[in-house]
Amino acid sequence: MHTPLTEPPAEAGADSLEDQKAAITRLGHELRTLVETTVRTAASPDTLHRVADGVRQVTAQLTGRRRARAEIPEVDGFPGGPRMYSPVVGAGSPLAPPVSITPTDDGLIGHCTLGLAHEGPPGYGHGGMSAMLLDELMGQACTAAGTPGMTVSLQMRYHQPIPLETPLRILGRVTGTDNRKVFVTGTITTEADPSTRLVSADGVFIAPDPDRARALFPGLREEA
Ligand SMILES: CCCCCCCCCCCC(=O)SCCNC(=O)CCNC(=O)[C@H](O)C(C)(C)COP(=O)(O)OP(=O)(O)OC[C@H]1O[C@@H](n2cnc3c(N)ncnc32)[C@H](O)[C@@H]1OP(=O)(O)O
Repeated sequence: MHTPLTEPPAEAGADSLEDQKAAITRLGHELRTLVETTVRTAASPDTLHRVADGVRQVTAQLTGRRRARAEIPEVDGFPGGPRMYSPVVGAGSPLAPPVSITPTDDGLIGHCTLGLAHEGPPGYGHGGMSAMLLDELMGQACTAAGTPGMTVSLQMRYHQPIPLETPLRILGRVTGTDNRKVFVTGTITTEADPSTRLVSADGVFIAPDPDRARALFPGLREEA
């Protein structure tokens, strides 16, 4: 890509952060493949034991410093930046579908496909997964609207089961605010039929006051 001469020099460490994100993303992808393969396999007990031994050896290779409980990873921005290990959007999380998010005129739209690892009823998504997808999209819609908040209420409505292995569309939209309260709606549909709601939700999110936010999130950077 052409780099204009006027572009400021990259910040120190930016390249290594990008390398770190790329490696995290790659490992996340491989782990998700392992998780999905694990829940689908009909391998024999001998094979499962052998694989379990191998996985234990692989896990032991992740040595060195471990992230503390409330530490915000260097590769993340919070609130409003990337969350590499989020169980919903994190490219590095084996738990995440992961959801990719783009802004719309009045909210956010998320895209993902659930696998058998996210199954509830046979062939369909777990209801808790739907709540997690909507909670995240609706929470991020608050942040995108300039009022980051935490969920205090999430009213779910399950209209039809969510098919697995089918591209999904998740919408999150702020409908109003009242002081620190933010009112948000969300829906899940398939990409193929965005007019048929499979799951919908209404939520209330609350922006903690700054002192409370600092107490809850000691790793929060001052500029955030
Ligand atoms: C830095 C940003 C990070 C943003 C972080 C973004 C991450 C997104 C992640 C996805 C979303 C999540 O999973 S979030 C994780 C799940 N949620 C949580 O763990 C939240 C747990 N709840 C809490 O910690 C607390 O409730 C807080 C901090 C959110 C708010 O406490 P508070 O600041 O003391 O607020 P409080 O005075 O009680 O209430 C403020 C107003 O809201 C009203 N209110 C309280 N509860 C409700 C309710 N269920 N439904 C309606 N209204 C309610 C009160 O009546 C009051 O109205 P009035 O008297 O003013 O009229």
